[in-house]
Amino acid sequence: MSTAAILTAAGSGSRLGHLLPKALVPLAGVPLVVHAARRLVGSGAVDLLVVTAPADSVADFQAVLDGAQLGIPVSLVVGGASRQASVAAALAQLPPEISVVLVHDAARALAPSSLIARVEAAVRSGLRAVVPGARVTDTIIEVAPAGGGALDGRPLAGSVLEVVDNPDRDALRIVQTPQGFDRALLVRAHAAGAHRADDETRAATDDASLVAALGEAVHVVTGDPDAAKITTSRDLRLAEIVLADARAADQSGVDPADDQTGAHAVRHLGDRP
Ligand SMILES: Nc1ccn([C@@H]2O[C@H](COP(=O)(O)OP(=O)(O)OP(=O)(O)O)[C@@H](O)[C@H]2O)c(=O)n1
Ligand SMILES: C[C@](O)(CO)[C@H](O)COP(=O)(O)O
Repeated sequence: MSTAAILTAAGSGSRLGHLLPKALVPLAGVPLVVHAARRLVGSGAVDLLVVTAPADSVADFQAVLDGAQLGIPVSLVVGGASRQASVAAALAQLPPEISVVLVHDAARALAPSSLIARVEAAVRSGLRAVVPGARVTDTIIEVAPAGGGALDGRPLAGSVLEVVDNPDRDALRIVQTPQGFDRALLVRAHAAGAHRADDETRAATDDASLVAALGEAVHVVTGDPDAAKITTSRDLRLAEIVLADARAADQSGVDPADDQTGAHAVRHLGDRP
């Protein structure tokens, strides 16, 4: 029984606006894809790594991953038109001995090894689909075009919205990666959703929603604020703080979650409702 991690890294990073594909953008001098790969290996839960890369950057990814000397087998797969298509392409390359699959975003480069191990252990315990969920700290509203799009018979500009629901935030979670699956279930979910994969506007935004669409249960383990997705240049600057904070904690031996001084507040604030 072996575990593979599919590390999605084939996106361009248009919202980050860097010259390099997002996964090759350095954070403290190290490409995001290498940060993510090191934490996957550091979890001790991953036997094989499959990285999706943009078609025109495969050689660059190969060089970066070779240089990282990860210590487990690593293969590269050309990504598809959407994240869903990229994961499907990687799934098709897995060897037969793999029974558990973690799907993780290079864009969540600082997701800690402890989170990765937690998700994998939950799948090994018999839960066939597992996602990390982080608590929501803001009040969330559901909106729709105001007045159904018209007021007193006059059409309203599309940007005029009204609140149609105030969901209970205790029942909400932000879905992170890695997401962990029994391999056969994930393959079945991707096969059923394959018709959506090549159209970015219709493709599933994560793998667990494909499993849920089959009517199968998806379980939730506690997420981690450090697993936040790096989407914009501001996220990248915040990730520098998170990384520096984690390194300081490693050196001091103080778990940031136990720190009463406030020095590590950025790590544990996101854990509270
Ligand atoms: N066709 C795609 C699109 C995205 N991804 C990966 O899926 C993860 C989540 O995607 P996102 O953060 O949205 O990255 P990008 O698509 O690169 O960002 P943008 O939408 O800003 O271009 C990323 O690790 C990205 O590399 C992928 O493997 N294949
Ligand atoms: C998979 C994911 O990271 C879970 O939150 C997210 O859905 C990816 O979304 P994106 O639009 O591809 O960034």
